[in-house]
Amino acid sequence: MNKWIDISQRLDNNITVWPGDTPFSYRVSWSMEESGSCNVGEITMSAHTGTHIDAPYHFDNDGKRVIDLDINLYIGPARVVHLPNVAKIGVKELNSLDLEGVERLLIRTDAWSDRRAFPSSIPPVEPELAAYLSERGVRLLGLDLPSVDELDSKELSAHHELTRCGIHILEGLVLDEVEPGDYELAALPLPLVEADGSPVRAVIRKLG
Ligand SMILES: Nc1ccccc1C(=O)C[C@H](N)C(=O)O
Ligand SMILES: [Zn+2]
Ligand SMILES: [Zn+2]
Repeated sequence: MNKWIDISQRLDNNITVWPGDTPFSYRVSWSMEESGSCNVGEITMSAHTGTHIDAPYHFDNDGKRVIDLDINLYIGPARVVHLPNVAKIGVKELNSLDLEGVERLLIRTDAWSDRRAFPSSIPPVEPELAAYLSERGVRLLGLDLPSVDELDSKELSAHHELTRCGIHILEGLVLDEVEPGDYELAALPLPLVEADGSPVRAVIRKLG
């Protein structure tokens, strides 16, 4: 049996966050000495830090919250494809690949090369790609980028169009060492009742 590979960003107090968003912090708020029995930690973070999923409520006030999302989306077979040096992620970039029957598609772009800094620009997903992917059966799209839209986008057209086509979003993956191919994926969100997003521990294992 192949080993599970971690494709998540490590959550430490230096992790890069979206400009202006809540910094990540973990601290022991109740120490062994104070409590008399154990260290008790406190985590403060944005729901969109590191490797995470977006719930539609993130960009639509009437959209689904994390708890409403089907967990079956986030666990199961996944295809990893490599698109290095692309300016955008559209039908043209993907049409040489056979994606028929792929339910979970993970795209390695390598475009966020220095994860210690927030990227200045990223290849955005073209909204037209959403219908193309959904026709082939894709229901989850994961990327090694902090967003599926241009970083300064206010419309978030790719987020909206993916959601309209029934495709869920996984962002901030670490795919630097991952070869294209077929894997099993597990990237389950926490059972956050109200949240617009959730950190995930994303792992993959080569099939076969
Ligand atoms: N944290 C933010 C703060 C302000 C504005 C956008 C974001 C985002 O996170 C957007 C990104 N597309 C995301 O879903 O992670
Ligand atoms: Zn997000
Ligand atoms: Zn997003």
